[in-house]
Amino acid sequence: MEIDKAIRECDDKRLKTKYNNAIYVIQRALALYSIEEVAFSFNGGKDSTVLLHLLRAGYVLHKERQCCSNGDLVDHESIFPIRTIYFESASAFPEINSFTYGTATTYNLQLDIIRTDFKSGLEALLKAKPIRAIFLGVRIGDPTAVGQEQFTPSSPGWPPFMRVNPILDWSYRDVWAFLLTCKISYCTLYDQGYTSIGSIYDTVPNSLLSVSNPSGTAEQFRPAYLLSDGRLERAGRAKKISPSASGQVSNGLDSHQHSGMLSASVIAVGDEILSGTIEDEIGPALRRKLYSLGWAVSCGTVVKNDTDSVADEVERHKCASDMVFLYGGVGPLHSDVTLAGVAKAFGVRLAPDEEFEEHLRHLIGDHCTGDRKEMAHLPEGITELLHHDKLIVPLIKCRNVIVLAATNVTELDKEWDCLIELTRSNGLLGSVEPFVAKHLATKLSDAETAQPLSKLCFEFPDIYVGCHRKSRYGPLIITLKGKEYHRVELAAEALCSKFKPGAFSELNRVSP
Ligand SMILES: Cc1cc2nc3c(=O)[nH]c(=O)nc-3n(C[C@H](O)[C@H](O)[C@H](O)COP(=O)(O)O)c2cc1C
Ligand SMILES: Nc1ncnc2c1ncn2[C@@H]1O[C@H](COP(=O)(O)OP(=O)(O)OP(=O)(O)O)[C@@H](O)[C@H]1O
Ligand SMILES: [Mg+2]
Repeated sequence: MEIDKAIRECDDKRLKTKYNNAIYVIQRALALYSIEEVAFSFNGGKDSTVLLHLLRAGYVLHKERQCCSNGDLVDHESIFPIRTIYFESASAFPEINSFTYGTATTYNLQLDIIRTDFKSGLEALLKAKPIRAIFLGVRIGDPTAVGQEQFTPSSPGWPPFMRVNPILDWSYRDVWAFLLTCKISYCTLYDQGYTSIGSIYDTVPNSLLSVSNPSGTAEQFRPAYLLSDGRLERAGRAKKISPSASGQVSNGLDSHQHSGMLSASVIAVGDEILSGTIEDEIGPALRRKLYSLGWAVSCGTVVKNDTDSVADEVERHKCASDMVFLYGGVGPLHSDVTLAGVAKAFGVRLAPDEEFEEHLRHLIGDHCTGDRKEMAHLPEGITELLHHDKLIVPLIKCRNVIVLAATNVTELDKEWDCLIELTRSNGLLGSVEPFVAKHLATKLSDAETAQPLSKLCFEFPDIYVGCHRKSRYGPLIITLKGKEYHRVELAAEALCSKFKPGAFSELNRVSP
């Protein structure tokens, strides 16, 4: 097999290791699933081109193993038997389409062309075929790789299949070393300065490969394999980050501050909290702290220790709230996926951070090497470490998301105090007017109070009117909350004037 031979004969040790590991993953998959149960997701890009040739080599090696044990001869000329799927889109580059179709002909690929979106296309495919595992050319630097392993089940909400990522740990340099060493032909766009290819609408040649040209001639680009820093392979891809998340505002706050109202979301990560095995004390304490600062807390949720669940929740709140607080799921354990979820929500990868690792060494000690290193991976390009003398490990801030390491209220108090001190200088937790509130208790029935309370909401749109009971037959407690004391007083008077004198009693005086 020409690929296997080229690698064995080359003297690039790193490439040999990467190749062997990828072949191992492919062979594991081919041992676990029958050939009808696997598929290869091919799109003519450089990563999937690498994967195609690894699969060709891996399949032959797998067959050789099988035939050896049966005493049969291997038929090297047989067609590539792994079902190949291509999601063709109207916005694909014509060069990508022609390369994909040309390659399918050259290597006798059984190409299934799907013209719907990924999810519904896969749903239909899995209904029609017995596919259980799909090979993908996803690499650790891709935004979609966050939280993935070499074998990762499809995400919740997707049809069920195993994602098999044989080149997950390959770098940009490894990809090009493989393509060039094995003299594999690739899509012509890579010779014109394209380094990662999406759609015609979001992809241009990588400006880092631009060659200075005499005026008047079209801009020229060097080939993709000459890009020296592979971390910049996506520099030619338009970023799909929402405007508020990509804003330059370093403290992460948006225009709500001008209206005097800032809102925060508080997200706990923990299966044990969800199942009720442990009681969440941090969430209520944190929400009280935010409230006492004058922040509106728009949500307090609990999610599973699962990268996609964290990512979905952060994604939902990072634009809707001025600040998002996360706690739980931070550490070296398998269930500590909070930072991976944050990275995924922002479409960046987790990358090693030496500075953070140094802090962890103080905290955990040198004996915990492997996991400590894992823990020192932070969302790349969006992480700021907030240092304070009193904290052994700095707080982690990713744009407007703050990840707290606290595991109990005492630790939260300490982290919070440090955060407040730090924010005095940079305005991170933007100072807003604190809330003032009045609590009125009444024995009136819900039917008697319902309409006047609705009317009060219209009359005082700046005042929050809340109701709760401590027991079904106990008094109804009405909370009037706002930013201006005299408006809260006026709302209370207006409410009392709608009923007989003495219908309400004040529970306590104005509280912050
Ligand atoms: C075969 C296949 C399986 C996929 N499985 C998942 C999945 O389980 N979960 C997920 O969030 N995205 C999945 N995706 C979508 C990719 O993560 C990613 O969104 C896609 O490659 C598009 O990238 P783009 O938006 O940069 O074009 C899958 C895509 C393909 C082709
Ligand atoms: N339209 C598609 N059809 C089939 N598979 C796809 C499609 N888009 C993405 N994939 C799968 O997802 C993988 C990752 O896509 P990605 O765009 O990161 O890599 P690539 O296209 O192979 O290379 P490049 O980064 O240069 O664009 C692909 O290798 C392929 O397995
Ligand atoms: Mg691509």
